[in-house]
Amino acid sequence: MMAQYFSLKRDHPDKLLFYRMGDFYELFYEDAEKAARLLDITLTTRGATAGVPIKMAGVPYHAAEGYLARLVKLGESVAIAEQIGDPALAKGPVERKVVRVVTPGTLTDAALLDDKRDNRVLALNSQRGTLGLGWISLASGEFRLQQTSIDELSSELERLRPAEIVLPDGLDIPLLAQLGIPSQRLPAWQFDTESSTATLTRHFGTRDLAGFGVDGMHVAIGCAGALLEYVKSTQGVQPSHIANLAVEDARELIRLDAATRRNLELTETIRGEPSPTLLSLLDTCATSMGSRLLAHWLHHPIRRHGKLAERLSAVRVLRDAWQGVRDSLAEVGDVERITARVALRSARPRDLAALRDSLKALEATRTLAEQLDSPLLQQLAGVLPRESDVAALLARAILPEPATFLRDGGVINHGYSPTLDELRAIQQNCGDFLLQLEAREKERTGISTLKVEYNRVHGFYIEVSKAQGDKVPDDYRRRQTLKNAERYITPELKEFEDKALSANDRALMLEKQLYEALLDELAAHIAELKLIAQATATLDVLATLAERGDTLGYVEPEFVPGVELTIENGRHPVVEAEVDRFIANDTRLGAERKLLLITGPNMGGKSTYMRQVALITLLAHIGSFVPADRAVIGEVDRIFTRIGASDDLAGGRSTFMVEMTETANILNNATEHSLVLMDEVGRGTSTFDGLALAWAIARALIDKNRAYTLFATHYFELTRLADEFAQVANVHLSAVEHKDSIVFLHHVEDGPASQSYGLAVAQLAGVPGKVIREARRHLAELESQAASAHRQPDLFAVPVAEPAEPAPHPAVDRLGDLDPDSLSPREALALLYELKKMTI
Ligand SMILES: Nc1ncnc2c1ncn2[C@@H]1O[C@H](COP(=O)(O)OP(=O)(O)OP(=O)(O)O)[C@@H](O)[C@H]1O
Repeated sequence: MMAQYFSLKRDHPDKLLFYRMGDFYELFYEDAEKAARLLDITLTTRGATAGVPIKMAGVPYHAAEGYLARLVKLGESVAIAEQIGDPALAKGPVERKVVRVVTPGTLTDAALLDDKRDNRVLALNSQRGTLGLGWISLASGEFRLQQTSIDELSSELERLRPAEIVLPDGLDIPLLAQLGIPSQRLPAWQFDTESSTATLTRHFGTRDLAGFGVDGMHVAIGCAGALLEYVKSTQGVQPSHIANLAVEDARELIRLDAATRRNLELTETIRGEPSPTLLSLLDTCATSMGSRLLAHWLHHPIRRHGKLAERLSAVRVLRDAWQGVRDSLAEVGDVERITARVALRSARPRDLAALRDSLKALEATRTLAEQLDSPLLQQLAGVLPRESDVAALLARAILPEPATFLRDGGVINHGYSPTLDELRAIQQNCGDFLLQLEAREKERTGISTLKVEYNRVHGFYIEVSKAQGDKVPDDYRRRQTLKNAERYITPELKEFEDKALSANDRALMLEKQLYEALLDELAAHIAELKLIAQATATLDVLATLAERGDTLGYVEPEFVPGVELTIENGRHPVVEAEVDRFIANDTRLGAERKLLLITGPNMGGKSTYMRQVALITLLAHIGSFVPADRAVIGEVDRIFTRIGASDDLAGGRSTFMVEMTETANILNNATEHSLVLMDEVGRGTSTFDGLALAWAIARALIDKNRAYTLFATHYFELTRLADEFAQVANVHLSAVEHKDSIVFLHHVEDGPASQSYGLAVAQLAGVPGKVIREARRHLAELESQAASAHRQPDLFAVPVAEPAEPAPHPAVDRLGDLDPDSLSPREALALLYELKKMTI
């Protein structure tokens, strides 16, 4: 047996091997130690090899799902080896085979998946600065690829949030190690474009990939092929529901970089919690398919106004009809994931019952949606089932409430198979027969307490109490002795038992066959079921947006061509839900007014104001109504944020370094259609450095990028930019100082803030009075010195000229100082590293 174990383990060295033995999955050696540690199960030993006891740990097979879920959550992959031979016929150990590999990214079992989140496995590769990506969501059948620049990696990971990453041996991407996403290395040749093309064409049954629009995407095709092979190798069956490969067209979407996705707290707070976020506020979806699609939409705002108009008109119509639509959707299960399990032949009886009930419920949804006057809703209604053949088939085939597991029987409906009905009738008649037998035997023996019963271990028996033992007739054979009773069998009962048990076994076997045949029949409907699932999810999200818009008092945004962003009485959707009274604020940006310099006290609401503008813009671009009285929005291509600095300690970057990296990204990529939020750039370094940088960055945004910019700052000197540039406007968050305290009004007003309230805010925060008094004294001194000296270093007093000659790079200085002859080889190598570092 151990030889068999080793041969299976050899093919899965980096996975835990669940080795089926009777009612348990056993793990051996290091696997056993690891599982014992991770799952807190007992580590024992069994037998020995070469005199050393074999470490072993096991989990009962009926509870395996829970253990698998925990292991996968911890990033482990598990290979499951089942007994496939018949133990009665086997000479040596019964034959076993790895039937499935469970990995974090290829889960499909309902029990192991988060029903509100897509579970994706992502393959990536990088060649000469080109990033290839391919991803599959096995639980839905989505299969996409994309090719872009390696600089987009962190944004793409933040957007796709894969549960597992597959990449070629030898590719070194430090970011992945920091993120801690479980990853799987495959031989690099699997990412080869040619062999991948062959894999893909074989799977899709096409001659080439021409129909998929993937021309020239060599790196991404390599990823897609490698990924498909990997996914297949984990499943043990053909994932026939992966029926299409689509290129994600980034030009259709508003691009959000990784920092923006995090800063705007779309689906996760900055601390990594699920609430309060934009998703947690909006997600009142009736189905988990809807919840997942809504999360997807929030990360994929679309640019095309035409498509947005379709969604918005559907939401508008649904404002009066969401209740009915959502009530009907409440009856609908996770059709998308059930369909995937049908395709992978792992659908459970209750999955099929849920599919049947869902399709039935969707007939009512269709009727409702058909009556709604919106082209998009009409189109969705057209996809929903009218009189579903699949529902009818399932209604005939599956019992109204089937058993959880097929192995227990009680799954196939009455009337579906005459043979099954007959076998069941035999079992049914058992009850009558046993009652008759009991009555007859009582009379024959005169034992009034005699009972005829059944248990799984001993089968049928007649139980007689010890006290009555002397009345037992000769033809009774003892089966089992208990403390106060004896159990017997008679020839008649034995004959009956054989018949009943064989009927039961045959019925179970037949149910299994019928179930498999039913899955075959359903396989023909997978494409149709996937479309139904998508339409249901879309309808659910649209109805949810209508409900949210209605409940939360949102208004329909208007889209216009060109450059404009006008918001009247805008609100921050999430903060609004958290505070007692939210102060709404206006925003006006356009070709003539492109940068708002926002000043005001700490805690005054600057960050909230900036984020609300971004969130309103984003909501409008998913087709949602927005928290404002009016919103007119022009063309937007990207949203950038540089908000709140966080140390990227794991990445070895200081707060200031993170800040400048993000700023560089903005300056290099923002266009006149980009929305840029800049919160206190420059505060991470010395005052003058910071001020100088902030000033130069603001100028570049106005002059070069010409992006829609909200620029919050504490540097009052910057407010003078408005004198220099007509496109700059000053606004401030108002506050009033009352005695020694400060009251924030959170209201945005024109003009710069009249003063800084730093000391008042510090006092509010509980900084000791003595410190505040000292700070006040020192401030007064500084101010009077500045006033008398008349020589306050003023960045704007002198026209800033380009430096005549760029200062030499520090690496050049370092080289100049160096005497090569005095260096040891080791020092020379260290210096080389140092120089390299200086150039990064
Ligand atoms: N418009 C508003 N209406 C009501 N409350 C608000 C509003 N804006 C902000 N607040 C409240 O004020 C708090 C502070 O806001 P915010 O973080 O935006 O201030 P800030 O000016 O960016 O501060 P800092 O400069 O310290 O980062 C928020 O958590 C919120 O509770």
